[in-house]
Amino acid sequence: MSEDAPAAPVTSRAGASAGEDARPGARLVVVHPDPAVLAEAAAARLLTRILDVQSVRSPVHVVLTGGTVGIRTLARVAESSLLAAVDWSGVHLWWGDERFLPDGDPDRNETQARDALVDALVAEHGLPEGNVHPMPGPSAVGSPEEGAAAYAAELARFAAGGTGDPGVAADAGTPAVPAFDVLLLGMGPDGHVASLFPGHEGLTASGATVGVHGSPKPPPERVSLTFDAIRAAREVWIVAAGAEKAAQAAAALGTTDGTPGAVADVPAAGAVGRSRTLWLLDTAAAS
Ligand SMILES: O=C(O)[C@H](O)[C@@H](O)[C@H](O)[C@H](O)COP(=O)(O)O
Repeated sequence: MSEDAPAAPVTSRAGASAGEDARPGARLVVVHPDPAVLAEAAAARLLTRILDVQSVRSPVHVVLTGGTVGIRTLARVAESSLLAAVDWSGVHLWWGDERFLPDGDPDRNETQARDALVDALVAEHGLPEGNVHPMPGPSAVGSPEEGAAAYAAELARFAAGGTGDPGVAADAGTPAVPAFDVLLLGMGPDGHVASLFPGHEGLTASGATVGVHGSPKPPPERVSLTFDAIRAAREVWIVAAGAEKAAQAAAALGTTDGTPGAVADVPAAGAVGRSRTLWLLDTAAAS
């Protein structure tokens, strides 16, 4: 694909190539020339992935991310003519993390995603509002922990057993979550993904979700999926742009998948999908 040039497949497991899709934990890197092309290509890739999945099963579960590239990707999805090819009534949207702020706050990841894409999908493309699963904030619950518990319960309603999903066998210890088809993550300059920050307790939290306090990225209170929930996804896609991300991207990609010590320093090292892990970078982040 010309959009992928200069694609540089990189994997922590010997022998994998960009075309392989079934090697658990294989991490592949695709480099795009700049953040605009990165967002456009990630949007096209996401729509194509949803269409591919819909040809073999339904519903499709997609996890959205906050952050600059993540929201820019959603805005590019909203502009695509492929929008009309998707059966949005069979798509569920989740979030990987949320800033613990009131409903409608412009800094909520939900608000930004709704503005960029989700509201239009509901209004014009048949996405049922009931298929939109935002993480609760202070408008609904009293603390990040309560929000995390409520979201874990919502995830459990759609867990693999409940949706008859035979494609992905749960490991012992996998929390009750859907087998997410695509889980999007941004990455911070410190290597955080979702709201799992270096050295924070949330890195080792069990269960599907965790309440976060003292986030170095404002606001300090958040709700996040845990690594166990992230790693239940079929595909994890990390989207990152900018030279300030390069060191942590290199550090994460230089580790063996999920090495505990590495995850403590570079949480992105632990973000691995069951079937595939894609790192979608711009040239600066890949430098
Ligand atoms: O709530 C958030 O802020 C996020 O979900 C967070 O994990 C984000 O994705 C990264 O910090 C990357 O954000 P940028 O792309 O803006 O650097």
